[in-house]
Amino acid sequence: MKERILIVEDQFVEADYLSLMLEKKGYTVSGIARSVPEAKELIKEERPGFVLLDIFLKGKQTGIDLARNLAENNIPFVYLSANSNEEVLNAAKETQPYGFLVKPFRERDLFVMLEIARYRYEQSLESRLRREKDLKRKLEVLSKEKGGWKGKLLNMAKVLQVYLAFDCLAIKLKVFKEDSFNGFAFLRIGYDEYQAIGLTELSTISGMSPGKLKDLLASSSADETPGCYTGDQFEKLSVSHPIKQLLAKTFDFQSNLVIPFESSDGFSFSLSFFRRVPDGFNAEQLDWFLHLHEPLIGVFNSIHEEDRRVVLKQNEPFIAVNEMQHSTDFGFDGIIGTSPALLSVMDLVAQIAKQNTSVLLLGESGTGKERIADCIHNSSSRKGKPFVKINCAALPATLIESELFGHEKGAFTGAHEKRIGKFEKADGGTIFLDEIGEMPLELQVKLLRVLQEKEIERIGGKDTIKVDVRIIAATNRNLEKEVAEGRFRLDLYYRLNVFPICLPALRDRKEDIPALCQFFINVYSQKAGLKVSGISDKVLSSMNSYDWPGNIRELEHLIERGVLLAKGHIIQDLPLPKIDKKENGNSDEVLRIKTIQENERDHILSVLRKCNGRIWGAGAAAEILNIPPQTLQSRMKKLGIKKEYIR
Ligand SMILES: Nc1ncnc2c1ncn2[C@@H]1O[C@H](COP(=O)(O)OP(=O)(O)OP(=O)(O)O)[C@@H](O)[C@H]1O
Repeated sequence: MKERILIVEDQFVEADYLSLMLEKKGYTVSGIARSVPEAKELIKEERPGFVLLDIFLKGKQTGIDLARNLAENNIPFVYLSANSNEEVLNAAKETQPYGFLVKPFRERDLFVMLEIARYRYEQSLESRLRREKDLKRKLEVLSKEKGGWKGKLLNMAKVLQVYLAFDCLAIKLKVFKEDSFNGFAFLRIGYDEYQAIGLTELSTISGMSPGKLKDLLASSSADETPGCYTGDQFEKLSVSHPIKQLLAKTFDFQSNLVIPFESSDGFSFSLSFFRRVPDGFNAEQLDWFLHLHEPLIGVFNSIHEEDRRVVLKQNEPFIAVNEMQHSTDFGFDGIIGTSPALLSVMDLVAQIAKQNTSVLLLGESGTGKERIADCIHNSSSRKGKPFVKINCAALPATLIESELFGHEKGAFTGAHEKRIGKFEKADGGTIFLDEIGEMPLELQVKLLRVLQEKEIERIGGKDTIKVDVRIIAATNRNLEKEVAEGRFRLDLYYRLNVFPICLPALRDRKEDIPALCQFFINVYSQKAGLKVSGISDKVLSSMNSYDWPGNIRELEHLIERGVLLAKGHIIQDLPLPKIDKKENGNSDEVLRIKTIQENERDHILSVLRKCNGRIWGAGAAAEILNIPPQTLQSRMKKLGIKKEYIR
């Protein structure tokens, strides 16, 4: 059955035309509203299944204001808007619409968009229910587990992390009504690692004496009502809550989600989640957590009363970091870093890996998209089945179709044999479509069909072939811009964008640079049989002020070179590519990075210098570069490297 649709549009002609189009296709139009108050009235009278929402309306309030209300009421909506300025479009995007139609649009665009919006809505509902059931089950298992309260609460934090990303979970407890609350926190320090923050730790980290901290705790009101505090609201809350203010200042927290619980015997506790971003939580998450009342109380009730009393007596740190378990069933091997930006990515991967949903990986070149695609496949039930990668940018447009879907013998000139395409090869497993933004428009339609109908057709073939393939796509392009400029199909974009994961640029997670350096030093020094084991502080600090346009790949190559050229155990010198800061018309900084050839020339020259110009033999340049000596000689000729430059 088709949904009842509410049209919120202030232009009479457009609204009537829309209504006609929808009814012709069998939809029921539940009403037309010209302003936000009118829309709210109509929604109250009869809840629509979908809302088509213009941004600029009659009156002061805009469609974006109404969207927030719709999201809270879980009513899906699609924006209809003429091109607006970027600020408005960004604000609209933040309300997480199920679709966006740019006016003027064709009838066909409207219905495709409605289909996609419905699909996305169903997916999100289904996944919400599935996730809720999943979490309830895990919490129930946890409450039945034997063992002390330490492990139990830590495991609870780990279980919750997958469903609600947080940087810190503060837990407050009291056994009887007349007791005062006692609290501690789990601070996240790695994907699966937490540091327990008790009174002593907080005192050490914040520099405040334990006595003063106790006073602060006593003067802070208990979290008695559930709430979601973001941005300014969090700042206001902190003012009346000195202990939160201290936590915020010490750990840079900027948002807070609070859920208090009380069990019938007077035992009460509250969970207070913190994040380092101002918009870390939303009302939907709060609502979701309130559904988990029972199983969460179950976990706390399963802590023995004796144990509860022990908990409350603690003033000392009661969980030593080295007691923590580091178990994870996720294949994050070789993914280095513990920055909050990377941990958020890992959380999303952990959430989605086990589902069959398509994933869209976004991020600059070299940020690790392919690595993350590997992790998703290896942590899914498709592990052990084929994982087929295809780079859409590396193939000529004429070949991609046959690469993806295969061809029959004689399908075109040169098709001497039947060929199985990548989709068929990936049956039962995962296909990774790298650089999806480069896919030619005409092929995008075919890809959409595979996604919708889960079947392919070989070129020149008559039959359709069913395939069961999970799709992971990646791009370093701004797909929305590609859509706006007509190079990428809107319907395919919405179909792929069901679960986007955005990989942070290295410049936005510089705290991971030391660990990444160490990791690559170990890899390359082992590979080259060298004893390089570290990097000097001076080099690290110059790396910190560099912008890393090539991200982790660039860092990896630099370290490889640094290891080969190191004069001792420590890399003391690592010239970073020169970046000329020039003024352009907009006074933006323009980066000039060395070309690949310039880098290659530098690299070969420095290896040759290290070997005193020796090309042949053990420990000579060709061996270090891992290429045949003849190839090295021809590269030197091509790059204009002469013997006299070497010494
Ligand atoms: N977190 C990480 N820890 C360690 N190595 C990483 C990490 N992320 C990426 N790498 C390494 O950095 C290099 C680049 O990663 P990858 O090829 O996955 O990037 P990409 O985003 O897919 O790049 P492109 O868009 O150019 O295809 C690879 O050698 C990869 O192994």
